[in-house]
Amino acid sequence: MTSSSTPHRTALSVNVNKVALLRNTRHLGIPSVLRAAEICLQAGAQGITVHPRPDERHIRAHDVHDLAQLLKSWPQREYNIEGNPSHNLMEFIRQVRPQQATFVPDSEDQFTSDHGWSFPQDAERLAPLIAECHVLSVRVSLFMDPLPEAMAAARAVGADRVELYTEPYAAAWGTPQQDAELERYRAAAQAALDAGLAVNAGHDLNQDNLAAFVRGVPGLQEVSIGHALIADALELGYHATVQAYLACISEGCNVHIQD
Ligand SMILES: CC(=O)[C@@H](O)[C@H](O)COP(=O)(O)O
Ligand SMILES: NCC(=O)COP(=O)(O)O
Repeated sequence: MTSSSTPHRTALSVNVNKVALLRNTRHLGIPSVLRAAEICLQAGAQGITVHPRPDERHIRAHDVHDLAQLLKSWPQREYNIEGNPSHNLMEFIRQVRPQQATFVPDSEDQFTSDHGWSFPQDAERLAPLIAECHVLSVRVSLFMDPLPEAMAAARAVGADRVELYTEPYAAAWGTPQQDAELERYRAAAQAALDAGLAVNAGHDLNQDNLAAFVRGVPGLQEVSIGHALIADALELGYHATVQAYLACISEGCNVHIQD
């Protein structure tokens, strides 16, 4: 098949939620969220992601501000703060002004993120919040299911990017549905690009399924990875683990250009 695409490097943003989750089980301050972020940045991660949920089960308000301070020493790296803009997210955005805000339609007590925004139902309340982020010079990414037909609406409310919710892809990995599921994400990403959106992705990505996703999804700007990466780091250490994930991205990005 003749294909050509300009190889570009998909950025890795490490989500440190699960470091905070472990830290919160004692009043000792270890493992340090800041130390985890610093080692991941030193290892080459292009950004740090947090999802400060209203119940503070893992990332707490002080973590958000402490990481903002740390990232001032890493001007080329990005800070991505996730959350529901109808809950506590916007106050963090106003105070911290990260490079990116990822809007996620989670309820306050949700076990984990498990779906994207719905259009047209969510459009009216998202548009002014996206506009406010833009006034604050904060890029907005909308957490979305891989639905090509939803991408134009995401762009119409002002989003800069979408983050494709990748749990269904991860769940299909290693099953007969693997290729068909990847095709769903390819089509959704292409529709997002056609609508003028950039494409992020995340949730349950890991060392097994990452390279194929990067290779198969066009124009992937960023993957945010936390749970599996931090689990791997318990065995390999943060530095080696980040480098292993960067290697998976490189493997996926080495697309072959055929004229
Ligand atoms: C939006 C998303 O898929 C994840 O970034 C989210 O942060 C996971 O939240 P938990 O770490 O609380 O499961
Ligand atoms: N947006 C996805 C993210 O930040 C991390 O998700 P996961 O790797 O913890 O599932």
